[in-house]
Amino acid sequence: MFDNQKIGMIGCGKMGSILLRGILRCSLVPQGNIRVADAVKERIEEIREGYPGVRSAENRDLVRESDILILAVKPQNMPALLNEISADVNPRQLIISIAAGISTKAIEKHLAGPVRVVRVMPNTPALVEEGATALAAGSSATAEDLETAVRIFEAVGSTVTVSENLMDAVTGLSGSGPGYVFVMLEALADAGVLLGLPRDIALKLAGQTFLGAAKLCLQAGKHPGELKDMVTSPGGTTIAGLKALEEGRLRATLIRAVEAAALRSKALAGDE
Ligand SMILES: NC(=O)C1=CN([C@@H]2O[C@H](COP(=O)(O)OP(=O)(O)OC[C@H]3O[C@@H](n4cnc5c(N)ncnc54)[C@H](OP(=O)(O)O)[C@@H]3O)[C@@H](O)[C@H]2O)C=CC1
Ligand SMILES: O=C(O)[C@@H]1CCC=N1
Repeated sequence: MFDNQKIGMIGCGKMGSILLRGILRCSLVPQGNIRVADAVKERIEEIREGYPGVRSAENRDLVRESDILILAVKPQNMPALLNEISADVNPRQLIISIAAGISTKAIEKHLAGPVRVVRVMPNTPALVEEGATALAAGSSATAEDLETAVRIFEAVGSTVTVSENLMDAVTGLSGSGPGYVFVMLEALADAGVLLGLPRDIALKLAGQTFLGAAKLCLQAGKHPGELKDMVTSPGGTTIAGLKALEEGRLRATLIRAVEAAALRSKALAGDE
């Protein structure tokens, strides 16, 4: 599907470089078929050192040379970038945007003429091939475009396709979610340290507990409440811990966190 396709990526920061690594690790295309551009020259140098076959180009040249164009700059930089490249895009290209909050409609509006856009929300565990990615097709994207984008993001984890009005919710949950999990992980490790565990052992136990519980939930196909009950002996230790979590309103706090991030995603659209 990808062999003769040229992929161009504008914005090779945290998320763009993770994605690039995944594309190359899976050999979706040879290095020579990839062009990268970034406002920060050091980022390009780092990529060229790691992947000598990957070529760099200026934004507009890169756009003209790409069959698949991945836009991975911050949402606040998207309007200026879209204006810069609008004369160079063409309807034969697939444009993939990973920018939080920026709708396919806004991208279509900035780029003159009909353009095939797929909006995507990945997350950073893509670095270890455990990403969670949601994709939504714009008005001119074909089923094959969506399939192409899914193939790219399957290289770095699992994918779901959603209708675009759900992308803010996705952004608040899985896009931003690793941030919440890292805070919880750090807090669990801190608790272990408070109780006398060495930091490295506390972090290993906390991390593996998250990993194992998440895997159990996804693979067992059981409701998390049922799995929670399996851990919780009457009059035992877990129910004492759970009572403290309820007193600290952990559930309400997590729900509020996802809601706040989704609202921020919506607000970024207003910044367009
Ligand atoms: N980080 C994450 O966990 C996730 C991020 N995203 C989305 O991915 C996108 C990128 O995020 P992230 O990787 O964290 O951001 P970064 O700031 O790490 O990377 C973006 C890079 O793009 C460069 N850039 C900005 N404007 C241009 C331009 N016009 N031409 C070329 N390069 C440009 C930036 O340079 P400079 O620093 O000078 O601006 C920077 O090097 C965002 O839209 C974000 O919403 C999506 C899911 C998860
Ligand atoms: O914090 C952000 O805006 C980006 C988008 C989703 C995750 N990180």
